[in-house]
Formats: sequence, structure tokens, C-alpha cells
Amino acid sequence: MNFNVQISGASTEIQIGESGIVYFAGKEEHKRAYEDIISLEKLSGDGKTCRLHYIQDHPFPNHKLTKEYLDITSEDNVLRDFQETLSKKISAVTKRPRKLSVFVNPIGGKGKGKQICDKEVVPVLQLAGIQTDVVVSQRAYHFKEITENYDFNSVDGLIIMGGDGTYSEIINVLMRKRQHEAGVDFNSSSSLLKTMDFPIGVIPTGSACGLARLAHGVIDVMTSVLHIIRGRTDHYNIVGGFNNNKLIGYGIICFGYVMYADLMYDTDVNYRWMKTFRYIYVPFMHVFIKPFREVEVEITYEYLENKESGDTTEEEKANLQVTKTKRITNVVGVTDDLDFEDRPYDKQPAKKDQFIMLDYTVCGRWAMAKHFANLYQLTEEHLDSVKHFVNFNRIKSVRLRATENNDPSQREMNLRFNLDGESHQLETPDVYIKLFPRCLTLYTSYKGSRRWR
Ligand SMILES: Nc1ncnc2c1ncn2[C@@H]1O[C@H](COP(=O)(O)OP(=O)(O)OP(=O)(O)O)[C@@H](O)[C@H]1O
Repeated sequence: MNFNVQISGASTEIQIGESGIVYFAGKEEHKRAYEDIISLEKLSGDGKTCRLHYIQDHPFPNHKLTKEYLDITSEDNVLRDFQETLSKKISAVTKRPRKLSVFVNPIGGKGKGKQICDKEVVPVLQLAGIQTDVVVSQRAYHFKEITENYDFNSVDGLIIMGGDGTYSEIINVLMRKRQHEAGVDFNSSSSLLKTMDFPIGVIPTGSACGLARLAHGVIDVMTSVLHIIRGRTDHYNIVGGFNNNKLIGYGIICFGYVMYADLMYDTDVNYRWMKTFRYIYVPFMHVFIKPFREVEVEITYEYLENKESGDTTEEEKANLQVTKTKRITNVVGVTDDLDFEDRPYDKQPAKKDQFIMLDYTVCGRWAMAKHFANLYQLTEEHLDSVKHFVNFNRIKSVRLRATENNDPSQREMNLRFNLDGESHQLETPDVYIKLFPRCLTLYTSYKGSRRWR
């Protein structure tokens, strides 16, 4: 089926294909997939001018998606038929959600979450024919309560607007609910978790939005909205933190122990009075002023079984677990097997179900500061250069147990553990972190490298 229209005053034909439309604008042929067509909006009262809103991909280097438009004129009945045909194709060919709940943290980041929701998010979703139910939190941890009680059966998915703290708070409730409904004992680290199929869209309006970057390759509100409109989904890892045979929580982006946990605790509790200046002062204090705290731990890394070989012996399996006792100053882990910046993306090995963890032994202050500055880029070359104090592993679980050979006055501190920026107090200084691969479903069509910058 074809439609005769004018684009920029020139007559042309829009062809309706299986997966998208094809038309000429000037001498150039354009193809637009149905998932990239936001809508055809009527511009003039007589119905003879319409605006085709569509999604434009900018894959490299910024990975952004932008919202563009094209004005089309024709007879009103032609444009009406074209509009109807497009709507039917979009419903039939794409997985565009029909209704979404939008949970907004109004104080995250620069405190603009609600304005961004009203001005940039909801209008574009409406243009794409997606209904929304906007819920704004009134206080800290309000989303825990809201998520417990909200009827998610009435929507196709959930959008979360905020930072990692908000994503983590809500996803933790949803993951527990999902396991509870399926009769899975989530407090047992050996339970096989049920994947959370209910799709979530993350829109970055907080100060740290690692999950949005991982899912979309960029921190950009419009890019996230347009990924949601495309309706495609992908699976992401989570880690479970366990202590004393209980689940502490699920981590969606990172975890930390010793320096990282102390630093986050100071930011949250001891130096909150400094307001935003604490985000500069507390890291500075931990790297340049406070003595590095050493904790002796028994640390058990569990490596991924070599699936390719198929016939792994019992001895080889046992060797996939390595236990060491060492004095560490810091532990930082992320939920994914991130890509290295200095390795071309197409040369990266296929993604495996494992996560990256760094543990540190004592080093000089400048070495640590330089390392943190370089870590942001995550290059193999850099990690090779700091091997003398940073131990890098790709693992599927880790157990960290502070031994009895530690200063008793630091016992309380050794009970601090951090998941996604949230401070937790352990009951015993013994934490087990396990990867649950691809348990989270996020709206995204991004296929590029997974990085933290
Ligand atoms: N209306 C609210 N008032 C106060 N706190 C809230 C409100 N809504 C959510 N919160 C809390 O805000 C915290 C931080 O949110 P989030 O991480 O999304 O934003 P952020 O700007 O990245 O935060 P942070 O400054 O902690 O990095 C969450 O723990 C959440 O419980």
C-alpha cells in the first residue's frame, strides 16, 4: 500500500512495508522502521498537514537517540488513512507498551525530576500513544511502600525517574515480590531466582545513574524515553548480598566493603551536614587525610565454570573456588562484566555470566588517587599498571569474612557493607555476594559496549 504526499513541497510516495516505511525526501531514500515512528500528528485543522515524529539513532560516539520530525501534506483522507495504517502497523509489529506507570523521585540529582517528567517525558510518551500513571514520592523510602501496594497488573511496564538509589529501592521490592509469588526462598543464596519479566525503563534524573548508562550507553533523558517507546527489552544482572543466612539486598549496579563502605557511610551519616560539599570532601578525606584501614579477610572467589569444555572434573570444579587470606583496604564490585575502553568493542570476548570485582591491598595515597582517576576509564593497560595493589577478578560469587585477627575496636566498621550506595550494617562480618545473571528486564534497544562512563 502506498500514499501519495508532498514532503517539502515535492510530490513523493510513502510505501508501507513489512517492517517500516520507505519514502524519498529530495533525491534521498529514507527507511524508517515502525518502532522508530513515534506518531503522525495532525498539524492543521483541515487535516491536510501532518507531522511525522520519529526516532533518530546516533550510534557512535554518543549513542544518543533523538526525536525528529518531518512535515507532510496531502488530502485529508490520504493522511487519515496513512495515520490509521501506521497505528495498526505499530501495534502489530512493535512491542510498544500501551500503558506505563511512571515513578518520579522529585529530589534526586538537581531536584528537577517532576519538571522533567511533565515537560519532557509524559508529552513524548503521549505522542507515542502511551498512557501514563505518574506517581511522585513524598519522602525517602516512600517508593518501598508504594511499590509494595501498587497494582502493576494494570500497566505494561514501569518507568523509574531518579538515580541508582531510587532504581535500587524499587527493584529490590519488585524482585522480592516476584520470588515470594513464585514460592522461591530469596533468603537462601542457593535458590534459583525467577527472572523479573515485568519491564522497567530507567530515566536518569538522579546524581548517579549507572544503571541508565549501562542500559542505554549514555545518560540522557530523551534517549531513555525513546528506548522505552521502541519497546524492545534486554536482560541485566543483579547481585544478591547475603549475611547470616539472610538476604541483605539486591545490587543492581555496585557493591563495596572497607574503604568504599566507610566512605559511603560517612557521606550518608557523619558528613550529611556538609550538604553537596560532602561528595567532594569525604572522598578527599578518605584518600588524603584518614589512614587507610586494613582488614584481614578470608576471601573466596568463585570463578565461572568452563562451560565450553563440558567435561569439567571434580578437581577442576573445586579449583574454580580460590580462598585467600589477606589484608585489604578496599573492595569494589559491579554487577556486570564491563567492557574495557582500550579493547575495540568488536574484539571483546562474548559476554559471560560473571561480574568484575577489585580488591585492594595497602598502597600510597597518590597511587590510590591516581588509580581512582584512571579507573573511570577502565582500561586493561591501567589495571596492569596497578597490579601491585589492585587485584582484578571476573567472578560469579565472592565471600568476604573478616578474620578474628583484626582490631576489636574496628568491629563495628567491619560490619559496614554497601550495595548501590546504600549503607547496610551486617550482623556478622561475613558477606556472600552472588551473581544472578540476567534477572532484570529493562526497556532498551542499546547493543553497544557496557561501560561505567
Ligand atoms: N520525596 C522524597 N523526599 C526525600 N527523599 C526521597 C524522596 N523520594 C525519594 N527519596 C530518596 O532519595 C534517595 C536518593 O535517590 P537517588 O539515588 O535516586 O537520587 P540521587 O540524586 O542519585 O541521590 P544521591 O544524592 O543519594 O546520590 C533514595 O534513597 C530515596 O529513598
